[in-house]
Amino acid sequence: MVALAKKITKATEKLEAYMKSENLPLPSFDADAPADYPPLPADVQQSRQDIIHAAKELSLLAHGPREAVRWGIWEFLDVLALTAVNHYGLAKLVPIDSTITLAELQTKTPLDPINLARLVRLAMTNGIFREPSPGVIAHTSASRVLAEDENMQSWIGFNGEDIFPASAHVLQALKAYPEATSLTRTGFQFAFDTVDKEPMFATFGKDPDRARRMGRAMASLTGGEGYEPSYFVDVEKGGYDFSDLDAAGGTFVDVGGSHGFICVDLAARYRNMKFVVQDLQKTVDSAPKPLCADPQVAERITLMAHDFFTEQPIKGADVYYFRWIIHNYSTPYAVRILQNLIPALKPGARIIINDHCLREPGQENPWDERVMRRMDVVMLALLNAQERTEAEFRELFAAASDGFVFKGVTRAKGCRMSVIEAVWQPDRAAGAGGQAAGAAADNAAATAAPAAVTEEEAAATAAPVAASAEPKSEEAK
Ligand SMILES: C[S@@+](CC[C@H](N)C(=O)[O-])C[C@H]1O[C@@H](n2cnc3c(N)ncnc32)[C@H](O)[C@@H]1O
Repeated sequence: MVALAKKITKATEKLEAYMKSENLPLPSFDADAPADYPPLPADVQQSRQDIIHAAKELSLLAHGPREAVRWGIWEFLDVLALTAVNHYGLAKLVPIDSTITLAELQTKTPLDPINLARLVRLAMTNGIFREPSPGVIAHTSASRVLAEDENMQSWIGFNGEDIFPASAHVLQALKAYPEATSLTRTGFQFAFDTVDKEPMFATFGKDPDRARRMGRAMASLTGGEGYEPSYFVDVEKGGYDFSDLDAAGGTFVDVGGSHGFICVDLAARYRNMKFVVQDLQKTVDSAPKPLCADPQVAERITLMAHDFFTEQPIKGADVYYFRWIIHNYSTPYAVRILQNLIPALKPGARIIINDHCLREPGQENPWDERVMRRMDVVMLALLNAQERTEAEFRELFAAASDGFVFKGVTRAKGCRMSVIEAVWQPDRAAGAGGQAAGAAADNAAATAAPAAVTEEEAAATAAPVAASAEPKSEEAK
């Protein structure tokens, strides 16, 4: 424990020394403290990570195993309190620079005094609000974020009111359908009484407020540390180098690309390449026109409606790119998406997946490991989908067709997302010589048969997703 405490001291001294040397405000619970760290040099960022991890370990040791487990399970009550604070908009009702009594706050909400007080006071144990004198509430730096950051409000709402109930029903779903591949038999459907009726996206498609909340929540997530598009676009940050394709005036297809913000960034950097952004009709219809102000960029990007559960219509492109797509699907669906490319692929075409790629346990820095493992379980709760390891991506491509030659996984430093790449070599596909698609279909029949994707399911998955994607795209503007 002392070793951990020393590690924390050393790392904290380094972090503070850096902040002071740069004249940056020090972290604090005060309402006017900064909500975020600025980008830090790698070694200082490492110190910050060390503090987080060592402090957690020290806390667990100080609790002792039995007490840590006993009370660890109660974290869902913290989620409940935060969800309630967010749901009733309490943070927006507390003045930023002064205080409010609980009695007055109560007059502004439908909550009765007892429930208001107990939920707020539980939230306080996690640094959300403070009570400078009995019955008087003031902001902390965290509650101020809840008051001012709309995407964060959506993030809390989506997590607390959609993912939390879905998670609570995962065991029920697993007991009933242990294979856990169907989009209509997840914890989400058990929570919201839609088992075998519709996938989550269809439910959201019927409820624009809920869809918008999810879209904004995604914007909050992907606007956070480690997910910036620049990690893919900027070669200087370890991004993918498309210089060869640019020189040849190649074509890049962003499948499920929303409103094309990745292509806009790429087209600004590469001035010869052409881009096609594919998404569902509804998303295409809601895209800004033109996609961006620079005509040289906008005129090289075509937005088109395409359902990736049908055959790829852009033949002979150089790259087919999937960002935050494949992790939304269990293997039978993901195999189907890859196979739908095959009739369009020319030899040497690259398939690039931009998703999390799980490393062996303990290989990740502990913060990222926790985020990714949690995300993996979120995918289970909502979609029976999953984050994948390198081996699982390799198997996914192999299940789709032998013609996909797996190239490996790369990841820019500081980024949580990986670039997973395969190249199409039709001569490697079983029954090559114009038979690639057929061979792939046979291959898939063998691998995906146990949990085949029905047309009905695929259709139900597809159409309404656009609604949920729109707000995300709006944020991306
Ligand atoms: C999680 S978002 C990812 C968007 C974008 N690639 C990104 O990186 O932010 C999933 C996207 O897939 C689109 N989508 C869902 N089902 C689809 C389908 N069957 N065909 C085409 N696009 C689909 C959604 O509309 C949405 O834009």
